Amino acid sequence: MTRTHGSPPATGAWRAGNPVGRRRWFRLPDPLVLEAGGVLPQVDLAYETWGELDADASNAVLVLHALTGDSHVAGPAGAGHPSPGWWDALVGPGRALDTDRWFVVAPNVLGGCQGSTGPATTAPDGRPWGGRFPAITVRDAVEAEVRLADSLGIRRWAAVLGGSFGGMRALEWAAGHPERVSAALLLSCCAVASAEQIAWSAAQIQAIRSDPDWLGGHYHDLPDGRGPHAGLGVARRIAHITYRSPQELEQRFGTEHQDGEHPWRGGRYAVESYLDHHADKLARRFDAASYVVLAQAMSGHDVGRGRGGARAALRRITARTRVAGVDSDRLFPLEQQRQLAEAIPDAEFAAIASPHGHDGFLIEADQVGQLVTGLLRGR
Ligand SMILES: CC(=O)SCCNC(=O)CCNC(=O)[C@H](O)C(C)(C)COP(=O)(O)OP(=O)(O)OC[C@H]1O[C@@H](n2cnc3c(N)ncnc32)[C@H](O)[C@@H]1OP(=O)(O)O
Ligand SMILES: N[C@@H](CCO)C(=O)O
Repeated sequence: MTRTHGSPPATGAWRAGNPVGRRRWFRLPDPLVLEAGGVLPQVDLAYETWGELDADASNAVLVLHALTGDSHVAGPAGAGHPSPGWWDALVGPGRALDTDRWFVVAPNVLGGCQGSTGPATTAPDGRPWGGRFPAITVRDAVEAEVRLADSLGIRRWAAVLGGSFGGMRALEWAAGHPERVSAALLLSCCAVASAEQIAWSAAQIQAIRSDPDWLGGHYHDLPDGRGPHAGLGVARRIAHITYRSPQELEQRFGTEHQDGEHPWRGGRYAVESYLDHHADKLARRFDAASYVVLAQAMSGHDVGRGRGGARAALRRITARTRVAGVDSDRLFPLEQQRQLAEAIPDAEFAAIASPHGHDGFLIEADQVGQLVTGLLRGR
């Protein structure tokens, strides 16, 4: 199976800050001290930008991706990107994030596998980090993004937007660095990971660790691209079920068999084939160890840690805030976003109507676009 760890080449033509299309890499000037203990001696963040930063750096918008997303928010597939941008409809001239007006910045998260430092990248001893990659938190990821903002000369974001894991980071920006965030759109996220969210992730992590090619996370230099791809596929199957609503799965697939197959004769249900497809797609483009590191970061999400609890942390937010979720989301139920909106001073709440469940924040671009437009209009 061909796989893309997506990291920048450790040697050769690549240099920090070298533009590759619109994608660039930023090397943090100092080691990153981590919340859970430990230090990452060298951190690179891959990021993409659209539009131009204005003279007083007041038009910058930060867009933060979900668990298996990346910096490629907009634009076609190609140049290292397996798919078109995941919010392509939202970014560009005349779109909600109008690039004639806004300077849009999207980093690949710390610990990720699409260009930023993560388990698949090379450690100081010249070998992949693999299973030695330290535990990171949502707060660590944001600290790395703070250094990126500093390097770009952005003292204050006009807006920070994100969904799911990206929403957790947007929230952490707003609560941890209130003086640097003018407006925030928090989509399909929560203040503190719930027991059920942790449980779903635990099952996914266990699926990866049960793969015989996991090897404690030390598989990146195995020959022929071997690795725990089957385990990652099982993790994606579990996750993908939670990303969609039961009603949608019922309506789309019901008890249908996959074309030409019969479950009694070794064949598959259509919904089974659909999950196989998503598992296979992810295993081809994502690194299993990154998945584990990032899923654990999501499970550890607690905006109130060390801040006197979630309510106290949310009261620190000064950004003009909109909180929204998807009405059919069973993973991050709407009630979590309602609670966030109630606890954040003057926050507005909105429900996105969609049959698609959690993935609705990626799919319902028109409704998300209206939320973005409304947020930026109040600038
Ligand atoms: C999209 C990327 O991979 S870019 C990287 C960044 N990505 C992200 O941040 C999000 C990751 N992606 C996702 O979460 C999801 O793929 C979404 C939300 C984008 C997809 O949403 P939707 O557009 O509703 O797609 P849906 O879940 O219906 O899946 C469609 C795919 O299932 C396939 N499919 C549908 N039915 C079946 C079936 N019975 N058997 C096999 N495959 C099936 C379709 O052929 C289609 O394949 P394709 O995506 O390779 O073209
Ligand atoms: N489908 C999204 C959902 C996670 O929130 C992803 O893969 O990142």
